[in-house]
Amino acid sequence: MALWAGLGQAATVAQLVGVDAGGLISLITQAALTARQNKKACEQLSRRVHMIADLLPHLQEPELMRRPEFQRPLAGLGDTLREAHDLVMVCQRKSRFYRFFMSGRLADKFRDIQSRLDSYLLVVPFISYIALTHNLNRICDSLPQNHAILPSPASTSQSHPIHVWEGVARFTLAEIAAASNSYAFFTKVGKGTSGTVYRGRLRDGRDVAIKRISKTAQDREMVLRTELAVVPHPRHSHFVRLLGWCAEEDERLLVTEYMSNGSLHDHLHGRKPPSSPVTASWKTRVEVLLGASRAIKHLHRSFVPSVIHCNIKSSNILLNASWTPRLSDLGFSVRHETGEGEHHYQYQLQVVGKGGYIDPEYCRTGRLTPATDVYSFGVVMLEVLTGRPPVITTRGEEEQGEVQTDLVHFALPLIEAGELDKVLDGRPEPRPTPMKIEALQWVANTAVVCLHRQSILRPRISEVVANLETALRLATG
Ligand SMILES: Nc1ncnc2c1ncn2[C@@H]1O[C@H](COP(=O)(O)OP(=O)(O)OP(=O)(O)O)[C@@H](O)[C@H]1O
Repeated sequence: MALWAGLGQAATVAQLVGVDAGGLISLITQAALTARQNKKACEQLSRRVHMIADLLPHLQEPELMRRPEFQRPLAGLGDTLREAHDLVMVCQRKSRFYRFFMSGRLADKFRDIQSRLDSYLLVVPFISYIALTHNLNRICDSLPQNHAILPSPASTSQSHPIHVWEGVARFTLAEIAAASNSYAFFTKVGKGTSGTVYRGRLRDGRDVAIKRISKTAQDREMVLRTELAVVPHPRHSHFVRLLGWCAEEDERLLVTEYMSNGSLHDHLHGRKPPSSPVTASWKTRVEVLLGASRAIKHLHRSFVPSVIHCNIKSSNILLNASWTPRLSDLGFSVRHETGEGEHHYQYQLQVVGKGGYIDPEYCRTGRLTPATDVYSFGVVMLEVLTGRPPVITTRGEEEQGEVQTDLVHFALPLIEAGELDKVLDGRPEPRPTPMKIEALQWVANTAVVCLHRQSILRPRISEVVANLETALRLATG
């Protein structure tokens, strides 16, 4: 029985609970099977004990489990398990005396132990969630800035032919060099994990962004191939259009339309002037969210199998000259394998996304679903509402140095407590009208459900789009 074996090895669980939980749970289950009295109550008890057994292996972080705040809620679990065991053992007896004198007392005892087990059932996932968050923060802290660990398709072989879509041109290295002044420093517009982006001009006069995929980037072939494989419908207005590519010598380059107004990230947290409509207007902010959510919906709903973007963040929501938002960076996206015959690509998954945006359930289970994008988009919604980055850095007490807090942990409890006003960004309008407040409340409520830690309880992206449409109507009114 793998479960019991796993628990047997869990020294930290045994230390925590003060008994050999695995052994005791096993005994309770066996005794419940052979109980002669109160058979039904014994089975119920055994079911609860089983559920606890399923949860305990999640509490195996020795460093965390030594802390009193983790130990306190579990105090007494060992005793409760022992009592549960004694109780089912009593039910092995079958005497008339026992039936006559004990049945009332036993019923009370069953109720008492079951309610105690229920309280542990509530508390164990909560502790495991805190432990997970702690671990995630540690992982994110240890990643280099702007680092994303990426999924890699099984077919990254260079011999695999690249399918080229109509309207996506193959450029020569000479054409790219001419367009970007040979990657002159003054044409550089940004840098990400996978490469550097330059501004260029094609011979026909079109302004373009040229992404030079770094020679040291992990999976550089994959980034190129995925961008070329997942081409959204050219008429879909909420994607940065891919215009071409180049794979010559040891260079791998992507050419996209140039977005002259930078990224949502720039306007919320960075270099853009406060007069930008994204910084200054709630309506524009909601429009940007709506446009981005429609792009995600296109990936989730219009492709078969659907596409998961895997890198939703405010720096991948770009703005063109007329402030229309466009989603970029499809190089890390994956096909959602939903069933037999539906997968066109087989991916070996590693952690995707970036600190502060990563779906905790994905981190824990490794399962990628469209809800992974929904979670990251929930973080973007919080950024838009609060004007704060996904990881907030503050100066702590003297000896503490800098302290980092996840935006989700900072903003979510206040929003859930009905105190949205305490977290709203003060830059757009110091005193929003009641209609605007209502609009922002729609956005905030939508963010809350998108950030549910269980992916199954998050909305689909189409529901997010519908809510943002309502929010925009209110913000416009
Ligand atoms: N088409 C474009 N037009 C204008 N600027 C762009 C364009 N594409 C990217 N940029 C700028 O270049 C920066 C780097 O983009 P890139 O996609 O390489 O990395 P990123 O999305 O910021 O991070 P990562 O690749 O690590 O997820 C962006 O933040 C953006 O400011």
